[in-house]
Formats: sequence, C-alpha cells, structure tokens
Amino acid sequence: MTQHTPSSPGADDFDPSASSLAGHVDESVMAELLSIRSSIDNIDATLVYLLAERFKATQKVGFLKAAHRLPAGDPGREAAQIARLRRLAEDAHLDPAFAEKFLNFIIGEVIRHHEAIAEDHQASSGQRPQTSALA
Ligand SMILES: C=C(O[C@@H]1C=C(C(=O)O)C=C[C@H]1O)C(=O)O
Repeated sequence: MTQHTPSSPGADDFDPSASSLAGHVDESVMAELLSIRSSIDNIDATLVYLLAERFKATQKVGFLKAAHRLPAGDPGREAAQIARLRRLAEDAHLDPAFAEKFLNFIIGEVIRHHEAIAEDHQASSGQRPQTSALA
C-alpha cells in the first residue's frame, strides 16, 4: 500500500505549471503567467476553505431549523444579504450582478442541504413533512 503524506496542508499531485500553452509561448511570458497563477492558486485554495467554513455554519442552521420545524429558505434574510453583497461588490469594483448570481448559487445549495436535513429529521422522528412556507 502506498502512503500519501502531504508535505503541507493541501499539497497533492497538483502541478502548478500545467498548461496547454507550454511550448507554444515565449519562456518569459510563460514565467510571468506562472507567477500570476501562483496568486490565483492561493486565492482558489482560500475560497475552498472559506466555502467549507460557510457550509459548516449553514449545516448547523439546517439542524436548528429542522429541530424547530422552520422552513429551509428565509427570503427576507436572503434579500438583505444580497443587497449588502451588491453594495460591497460595487465598493470592491466587482460586478454586483456576478456577486448576486454567486450568492444565489450558494444559497440554492444550502437550501437543498436544509431540505435534506429536514427530511432525515422527520423520517427519524416519525413526523409528517412541513408544508407551510414563510413568504
Ligand atoms: C443559512 C440560512 O438558510 C438559508 C440560506 C442562506 C445562506 O446560505 O446565506 C440564507 C437564508 C436561508 O434561505 C439561514 O437562514 O441563515
């Protein structure tokens, strides 16, 4: 059996110099590209850790809602969050429409998780599914 012991958190078989451009562009251009990509690699790793932490928190919300038979989605909270993120995005020179789309994508996934948690909770406690939703 082969043992895999990463030398640093997140180290794996990732090749930071992997590129379809290798051999097709000037070496100095490639060097500059790889240097910029090293920042992109750090940012992407951070995004994964941030999302993992966010989902840890939203899972806790899902269990709390299931235990108290609350609806998975909270449109009032979502509207407030989206308005806030749109303002932050504008200040940060990020397209607010993209920020909204991205948050909506994540929220959609969170709501799916909450629905699954509620179903599991109802199945294990013998309760009937909750049909009412708050507007
Ligand atoms: C996490 C929650 O559940 C849902 C998911 C949200 C989110 O991912 O930010 C926000 C509101 C809810 O629709 C919550 O109610 O706080």
